[in-house]
Amino acid sequence: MEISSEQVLAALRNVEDPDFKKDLVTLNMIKELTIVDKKISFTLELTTPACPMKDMLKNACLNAIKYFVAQDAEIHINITSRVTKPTDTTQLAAIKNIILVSSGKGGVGKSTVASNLAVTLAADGAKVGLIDADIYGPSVPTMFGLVGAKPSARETSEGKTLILPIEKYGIKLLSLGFFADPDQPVPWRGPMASNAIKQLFNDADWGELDYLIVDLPPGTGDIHITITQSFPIAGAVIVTTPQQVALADTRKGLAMFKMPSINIPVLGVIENMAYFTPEELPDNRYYIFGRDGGKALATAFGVPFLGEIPIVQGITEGGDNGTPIALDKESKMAAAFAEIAGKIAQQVSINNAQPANC
Ligand SMILES: Nc1ncnc2c1ncn2[C@@H]1O[C@H](COP(=O)(O)OP(=O)(O)OP(=O)(O)O)[C@@H](O)[C@H]1O
Repeated sequence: MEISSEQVLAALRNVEDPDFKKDLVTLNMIKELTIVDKKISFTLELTTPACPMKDMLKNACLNAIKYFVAQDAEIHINITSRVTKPTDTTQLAAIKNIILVSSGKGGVGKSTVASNLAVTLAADGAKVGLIDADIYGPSVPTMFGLVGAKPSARETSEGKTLILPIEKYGIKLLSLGFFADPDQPVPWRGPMASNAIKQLFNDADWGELDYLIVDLPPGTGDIHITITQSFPIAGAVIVTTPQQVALADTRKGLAMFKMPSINIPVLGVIENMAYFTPEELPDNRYYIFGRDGGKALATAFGVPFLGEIPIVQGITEGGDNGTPIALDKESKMAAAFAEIAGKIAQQVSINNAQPANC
Protein backbone atom coordinates (compact mmCIF):
# COMPACT_ATOMS: atom_id res chain seq x y z
CA MET A 1 0.00 0.00 0.00
CA GLU A 2 1.24 3.45 -0.88
CA ILE A 3 2.14 5.81 1.93
CA SER A 4 0.33 9.14 1.76
CA SER A 5 1.48 12.51 3.08
CA GLU A 6 -1.70 12.63 5.22
CA GLN A 7 -0.58 9.43 7.00
CA VAL A 8 2.88 10.84 7.68
CA LEU A 9 1.52 14.16 8.93
CA ALA A 10 -1.02 12.35 11.12
CA ALA A 11 1.84 10.37 12.67
CA LEU A 12 3.87 13.53 13.24
CA ARG A 13 0.91 15.11 15.01
CA ASN A 14 1.85 12.74 17.84
CA VAL A 15 5.20 14.45 18.33
CA GLU A 16 4.93 17.35 20.71
CA ASP A 17 7.47 20.12 21.18
CA PRO A 18 8.01 20.10 24.98
CA ASP A 19 8.61 23.86 25.10
CA PHE A 20 5.45 24.84 23.29
CA LYS A 21 3.15 21.99 24.22
CA LYS A 22 1.92 21.66 20.65
CA ASP A 23 2.61 19.10 17.95
CA LEU A 24 5.14 19.68 15.15
CA VAL A 25 2.52 19.84 12.39
CA THR A 26 0.42 22.44 14.20
CA LEU A 27 3.61 24.41 14.83
CA ASN A 28 4.33 24.34 11.07
CA MET A 29 7.74 22.80 11.61
CA ILE A 30 7.40 20.07 8.95
CA LYS A 31 8.41 21.25 5.47
CA GLU A 32 9.13 19.78 2.03
CA LEU A 33 7.61 16.36 2.68
CA THR A 34 8.23 13.94 -0.20
CA ILE A 35 7.32 10.26 -0.38
CA VAL A 36 8.61 7.80 -2.98
CA ASP A 37 7.55 4.21 -2.24
CA LYS A 38 8.82 3.62 1.30
CA LYS A 39 11.26 6.53 1.20
CA ILE A 40 9.98 9.41 3.28
CA SER A 41 11.90 12.61 3.46
CA PHE A 42 11.13 15.97 5.02
CA THR A 43 12.67 18.99 6.66
CA LEU A 44 12.21 19.68 10.35
CA GLU A 45 12.44 23.45 10.74
CA LEU A 46 13.53 24.54 14.23
CA THR A 47 13.63 28.11 15.51
CA THR A 48 17.32 28.03 16.40
CA PRO A 49 20.27 26.02 15.10
CA ALA A 50 21.38 25.76 18.74
CA CYS A 51 18.17 23.93 19.78
CA PRO A 52 19.18 21.52 22.56
CA MET A 53 16.28 19.21 21.68
CA LYS A 54 17.11 18.59 18.02
CA ASP A 55 18.18 14.95 18.45
CA MET A 56 15.26 14.20 20.74
CA LEU A 57 12.74 15.66 18.25
CA LYS A 58 14.35 13.86 15.31
CA ASN A 59 14.16 10.51 17.12
CA ALA A 60 10.56 11.14 18.13
CA CYS A 61 9.68 11.79 14.45
CA LEU A 62 11.42 8.58 13.34
CA ASN A 63 9.63 6.54 16.00
CA ALA A 64 6.22 8.06 15.26
CA ILE A 65 6.45 7.31 11.53
CA LYS A 66 7.73 3.78 12.12
CA TYR A 67 5.01 3.08 14.69
CA PHE A 68 2.00 4.69 13.00
CA VAL A 69 2.88 4.43 9.28
CA ALA A 70 5.38 1.73 8.32
CA GLN A 71 7.95 -0.13 10.36
CA ASP A 72 10.16 -0.56 7.28
CA ALA A 73 9.99 3.04 6.03
CA GLU A 74 13.27 4.60 4.99
CA ILE A 75 13.20 8.01 6.62
CA HIS A 76 15.43 10.96 5.94
CA ILE A 77 15.03 14.05 8.13
CA ASN A 78 16.86 17.24 7.22
CA ILE A 79 17.12 19.65 10.15
CA THR A 80 17.16 23.37 9.41
CA SER A 81 16.27 26.42 11.42
CA ARG A 82 14.65 29.78 10.94
CA VAL A 83 15.36 31.88 13.99
CA THR A 84 12.27 33.66 15.27
CA LYS A 85 12.13 37.25 16.48
CA PRO A 86 9.96 39.13 18.92
CA THR A 87 6.73 40.08 17.19
CA ASP A 88 6.88 43.78 18.10
CA THR A 89 10.31 44.53 16.67
CA THR A 90 10.12 47.69 14.62
CA GLN A 91 13.70 48.92 14.52
CA LEU A 92 16.73 47.17 13.13
CA ALA A 93 14.41 44.94 11.17
CA ALA A 94 17.10 42.58 9.89
CA ILE A 95 18.41 41.83 13.38
CA LYS A 96 16.21 39.19 14.92
CA ASN A 97 17.37 38.95 18.52
CA ILE A 98 19.56 41.31 20.52
CA ILE A 99 21.00 39.51 23.56
CA LEU A 100 22.77 41.52 26.28
CA VAL A 101 25.60 39.98 28.29
CA SER A 102 25.79 41.82 31.58
CA SER A 103 27.46 41.67 34.97
CA GLY A 104 27.18 43.69 38.13
CA LYS A 105 30.92 43.68 38.67
CA GLY A 106 33.94 44.04 36.40
CA GLY A 107 36.34 41.23 35.60
CA VAL A 108 33.94 38.34 36.19
CA GLY A 109 34.26 37.06 32.60
CA LYS A 110 31.50 38.89 30.77
CA SER A 111 33.55 39.45 27.59
CA THR A 112 34.80 35.87 27.74
CA VAL A 113 31.23 34.59 27.91
CA ALA A 114 30.01 36.99 25.18
CA SER A 115 32.84 35.98 22.82
CA ASN A 116 32.44 32.25 23.37
CA LEU A 117 28.65 32.41 23.04
CA ALA A 118 29.04 34.24 19.73
CA VAL A 119 31.55 31.63 18.51
CA THR A 120 29.27 28.76 19.59
CA LEU A 121 26.10 30.13 17.97
CA ALA A 122 27.99 30.90 14.74
CA ALA A 123 29.45 27.37 14.70
CA ASP A 124 25.89 26.03 14.94
CA GLY A 125 25.09 27.90 11.72
CA ALA A 126 23.40 31.02 13.12
CA LYS A 127 24.15 34.47 11.69
CA VAL A 128 25.83 36.23 14.59
CA GLY A 129 27.05 39.74 15.38
CA LEU A 130 28.88 40.97 18.47
CA ILE A 131 28.97 44.54 19.77
CA ASP A 132 31.53 45.36 22.43
CA ALA A 133 29.86 48.20 24.29
CA ASP A 134 32.31 48.22 27.18
CA ILE A 135 33.37 51.87 27.34
CA TYR A 136 35.75 51.26 30.24
CA GLY A 137 37.85 48.47 28.76
CA PRO A 138 36.77 47.01 25.43
CA SER A 139 38.25 43.48 25.32
CA VAL A 140 36.73 42.11 22.12
CA PRO A 141 39.61 43.36 19.90
CA THR A 142 42.05 41.33 22.05
CA MET A 143 39.78 38.30 22.37
CA PHE A 144 39.41 38.11 18.57
CA GLY A 145 43.02 39.00 17.69
CA LEU A 146 41.97 42.35 16.20
CA VAL A 147 43.91 44.92 18.23
CA GLY A 148 44.55 47.93 16.00
CA ALA A 149 41.98 46.83 13.39
CA LYS A 150 39.91 49.63 11.86
CA PRO A 151 36.54 48.99 10.26
CA SER A 152 35.96 50.52 6.85
CA ALA A 153 32.76 52.22 5.73
CA ARG A 154 30.53 52.29 2.68
CA GLU A 155 28.04 54.77 1.36
CA THR A 156 24.47 53.70 0.64
CA SER A 157 22.53 54.80 -2.45
CA GLU A 158 20.75 57.31 -0.17
CA GLY A 159 24.10 58.86 0.73
CA LYS A 160 24.26 57.46 4.29
CA THR A 161 27.64 56.22 5.54
CA LEU A 162 27.56 52.78 7.14
CA ILE A 163 30.35 51.24 9.22
CA LEU A 164 31.27 47.76 8.00
CA PRO A 165 31.65 45.36 10.95
CA ILE A 166 34.87 43.34 10.88
CA GLU A 167 34.30 39.62 10.29
CA LYS A 168 36.22 36.97 12.19
CA TYR A 169 35.36 33.31 12.81
CA GLY A 170 32.07 33.91 10.95
CA ILE A 171 31.01 36.67 13.37
CA LYS A 172 30.44 40.33 12.50
CA LEU A 173 32.19 42.44 15.15
CA LEU A 174 32.18 46.04 16.24
CA SER A 175 33.92 47.36 19.33
CA LEU A 176 34.37 50.83 20.72
CA GLY A 177 38.00 49.71 20.91
CA PHE A 178 38.23 49.81 17.08
CA PHE A 179 37.74 53.58 17.21
CA ALA A 180 40.29 54.44 19.89
CA ASP A 181 44.04 54.16 20.29
CA PRO A 182 44.58 50.96 22.33
CA ASP A 183 47.13 52.76 24.54
CA GLN A 184 45.16 55.94 25.16
CA PRO A 185 42.30 56.06 27.70
CA VAL A 186 39.12 57.47 26.14
CA PRO A 187 37.40 59.80 28.61
CA TRP A 188 33.85 59.04 27.43
CA ARG A 189 31.30 61.44 28.84
CA GLY A 190 27.80 60.05 29.31
CA PRO A 191 26.06 61.54 26.23
CA MET A 192 29.09 61.00 24.01
CA ALA A 193 29.32 57.34 24.98
CA SER A 194 25.58 56.87 24.46
CA ASN A 195 25.77 58.39 20.98
CA ALA A 196 28.78 56.27 20.06
CA ILE A 197 26.94 53.13 21.16
CA LYS A 198 23.80 54.03 19.24
CA GLN A 199 25.93 54.47 16.12
CA LEU A 200 27.27 50.94 16.48
CA PHE A 201 23.69 49.69 16.20
CA ASN A 202 22.11 52.17 13.78
CA ASP A 203 24.93 53.19 11.48
CA ALA A 204 26.52 49.81 10.82
CA ASP A 205 25.94 47.45 7.94
CA TRP A 206 24.90 44.40 10.00
CA GLY A 207 22.88 42.74 7.25
CA GLU A 208 20.68 39.91 8.48
CA LEU A 209 21.49 38.56 11.93
CA ASP A 210 19.84 35.83 13.99
CA TYR A 211 21.58 36.97 17.17
CA LEU A 212 23.37 40.20 18.00
CA ILE A 213 25.28 39.68 21.26
CA VAL A 214 26.11 42.85 23.19
CA ASP A 215 28.95 42.86 25.71
CA LEU A 216 27.86 45.57 28.16
CA PRO A 217 30.11 47.51 30.53
CA PRO A 218 29.98 46.23 34.14
CA GLY A 219 27.42 47.71 36.51
CA THR A 220 24.29 49.70 35.73
CA GLY A 221 24.99 52.98 33.97
CA ASP A 222 24.23 55.29 31.03
CA ILE A 223 25.07 52.65 28.44
CA HIS A 224 22.60 50.20 29.95
CA ILE A 225 19.86 52.81 29.95
CA THR A 226 20.64 53.90 26.38
CA ILE A 227 20.64 50.38 24.98
CA THR A 228 17.64 49.07 26.86
CA GLN A 229 15.55 52.13 26.00
CA SER A 230 16.62 52.55 22.38
CA PHE A 231 16.49 49.01 20.99
CA PRO A 232 14.20 45.98 21.16
CA ILE A 233 16.04 43.52 23.41
CA ALA A 234 15.30 39.78 23.35
CA GLY A 235 16.85 39.23 26.78
CA ALA A 236 19.80 39.61 29.11
CA VAL A 237 22.28 36.99 30.28
CA ILE A 238 23.87 37.68 33.65
CA VAL A 239 27.45 36.59 34.37
CA THR A 240 28.75 36.33 37.91
CA THR A 241 31.45 34.61 39.90
CA PRO A 242 30.41 32.80 43.09
CA GLN A 243 32.01 35.11 45.67
CA GLN A 244 29.88 37.41 47.81
CA VAL A 245 31.30 40.72 46.52
CA ALA A 246 30.43 39.77 42.94
CA LEU A 247 27.01 38.42 43.90
CA ALA A 248 26.04 41.58 45.76
CA ASP A 249 26.66 43.67 42.62
CA THR A 250 25.08 41.06 40.36
CA ARG A 251 21.90 41.22 42.43
CA LYS A 252 21.63 44.95 41.60
CA GLY A 253 22.36 44.31 37.93
CA LEU A 254 19.68 41.65 37.76
CA ALA A 255 17.16 43.80 39.58
CA MET A 256 17.75 46.59 37.03
CA PHE A 257 16.48 44.43 34.15
CA LYS A 258 13.38 43.61 36.16
CA MET A 259 12.53 47.26 36.91
CA PRO A 260 9.16 48.19 35.35
CA SER A 261 10.76 51.02 33.33
CA ILE A 262 13.29 48.61 31.80
CA ASN A 263 11.53 45.25 31.91
CA ILE A 264 13.87 43.06 29.87
CA PRO A 265 13.55 39.27 30.11
CA VAL A 266 16.43 37.77 32.07
CA LEU A 267 17.43 34.66 30.09
CA GLY A 268 19.44 33.32 33.00
CA VAL A 269 22.57 33.40 35.15
CA ILE A 270 25.96 31.93 34.24
CA GLU A 271 28.38 31.17 37.07
CA ASN A 272 31.90 31.78 35.77
CA MET A 273 35.11 30.72 37.54
CA ALA A 274 32.92 28.30 39.47
CA TYR A 275 35.78 26.01 40.55
CA PHE A 276 39.32 24.98 39.69
CA THR A 277 40.52 21.51 38.74
CA PRO A 278 44.31 20.99 38.56
CA GLU A 279 45.39 18.99 35.51
CA GLU A 280 47.18 16.38 37.67
CA LEU A 281 44.06 15.86 39.86
CA PRO A 282 41.21 15.75 37.30
CA ASP A 283 38.69 14.47 39.86
CA ASN A 284 39.27 17.29 42.33
CA ARG A 285 37.31 20.51 42.35
CA TYR A 286 38.46 23.48 44.42
CA TYR A 287 35.76 26.07 45.02
CA ILE A 288 38.14 29.01 45.30
CA PHE A 289 35.48 31.73 45.14
CA GLY A 290 32.77 29.86 47.07
CA ARG A 291 30.19 27.42 45.89
CA ASP A 292 26.88 27.64 43.98
CA GLY A 293 26.44 31.41 44.50
CA GLY A 294 25.20 31.93 40.93
CA LYS A 295 22.75 29.07 41.24
CA ALA A 296 21.37 30.47 44.49
CA LEU A 297 20.99 33.91 42.91
CA ALA A 298 19.08 32.48 39.93
CA THR A 299 16.77 30.64 42.30
CA ALA A 300 16.22 33.74 44.45
CA PHE A 301 15.18 35.80 41.40
CA GLY A 302 13.22 32.99 39.77
CA VAL A 303 15.32 33.05 36.59
CA PRO A 304 16.98 30.07 34.83
CA PHE A 305 20.44 28.90 35.91
CA LEU A 306 22.29 28.44 32.61
CA GLY A 307 25.39 26.61 33.83
CA GLU A 308 28.85 26.95 35.30
CA ILE A 309 32.24 27.52 33.71
CA PRO A 310 35.31 26.47 35.71
CA ILE A 311 38.59 28.37 35.91
CA VAL A 312 40.61 26.98 33.00
CA GLN A 313 44.00 28.11 31.79
CA GLY A 314 42.92 27.61 28.16
CA ILE A 315 40.15 30.20 28.64
CA THR A 316 42.63 32.89 29.72
CA GLU A 317 45.09 31.91 26.97
CA GLY A 318 42.38 31.81 24.29
CA GLY A 319 41.19 35.25 25.39
CA ASP A 320 44.71 36.67 25.34
CA ASN A 321 45.76 35.25 21.99
CA GLY A 322 42.57 35.97 20.06
CA THR A 323 41.19 32.45 19.79
CA PRO A 324 38.15 31.97 22.09
CA ILE A 325 38.28 28.46 23.56
CA ALA A 326 34.92 27.46 22.05
CA LEU A 327 36.64 27.41 18.62
CA ASP A 328 38.32 24.19 19.74
CA LYS A 329 35.38 21.86 19.18
CA GLU A 330 37.11 19.02 21.01
CA SER A 331 37.58 20.96 24.24
CA LYS A 332 35.39 20.33 27.29
CA MET A 333 34.78 24.07 27.45
CA ALA A 334 33.34 24.09 23.90
CA ALA A 335 30.79 21.53 25.15
CA ALA A 336 30.05 23.64 28.24
CA PHE A 337 29.48 26.77 26.14
CA ALA A 338 27.39 24.78 23.64
CA GLU A 339 25.09 23.66 26.44
CA ILE A 340 24.73 27.21 27.74
CA ALA A 341 24.21 28.69 24.24
CA GLY A 342 21.55 26.05 23.56
CA LYS A 343 19.66 27.02 26.72
CA ILE A 344 19.86 30.72 25.83
CA ALA A 345 18.67 30.18 22.25
CA GLN A 346 15.88 27.93 23.54
CA GLN A 347 14.78 30.55 26.06
CA VAL A 348 14.77 33.25 23.36
CA SER A 349 12.66 31.05 21.09
CA ILE A 350 10.21 30.38 23.92
CA ASN A 351 9.89 34.10 24.61
CA ASN A 352 9.38 34.80 20.90
CA ALA A 353 6.89 31.99 20.61
CA GLN A 354 3.71 33.86 20.07
CA PRO A 355 3.13 31.43 18.26
CA ALA A 356 6.58 30.09 17.28
CA ASN A 357 8.60 27.25 18.66
CA CYS A 358 12.07 25.65 19.01
N1 LIG B 1 36.56 30.71 33.41
C1 LIG B 1 37.71 31.35 33.25
N2 LIG B 1 38.89 30.69 33.41
C2 LIG B 1 40.08 31.34 33.26
N3 LIG B 1 40.19 32.63 32.94
C3 LIG B 1 39.04 33.33 32.78
C4 LIG B 1 37.76 32.73 32.90
N4 LIG B 1 36.81 33.68 32.64
C5 LIG B 1 37.49 34.81 32.38
N5 LIG B 1 38.82 34.62 32.45
C6 LIG B 1 39.88 35.62 32.27
O1 LIG B 1 39.65 36.66 33.22
C7 LIG B 1 39.95 37.93 32.66
C8 LIG B 1 38.71 38.81 32.76
O2 LIG B 1 37.72 38.26 31.90
P1 LIG B 1 36.77 39.18 31.00
O3 LIG B 1 37.56 40.26 30.32
O4 LIG B 1 35.98 38.27 30.17
O5 LIG B 1 35.90 39.83 32.14
P2 LIG B 1 34.85 41.04 32.05
O6 LIG B 1 33.83 40.77 33.08
O7 LIG B 1 34.41 41.23 30.65
O8 LIG B 1 35.80 42.23 32.45
P3 LIG B 1 35.54 43.81 32.28
O9 LIG B 1 34.76 44.21 33.46
O10 LIG B 1 36.92 44.35 32.25
O11 LIG B 1 34.81 44.01 31.00
C9 LIG B 1 40.40 37.66 31.23
O12 LIG B 1 41.79 37.59 31.20
C10 LIG B 1 39.83 36.29 30.91
O13 LIG B 1 40.58 35.59 29.95
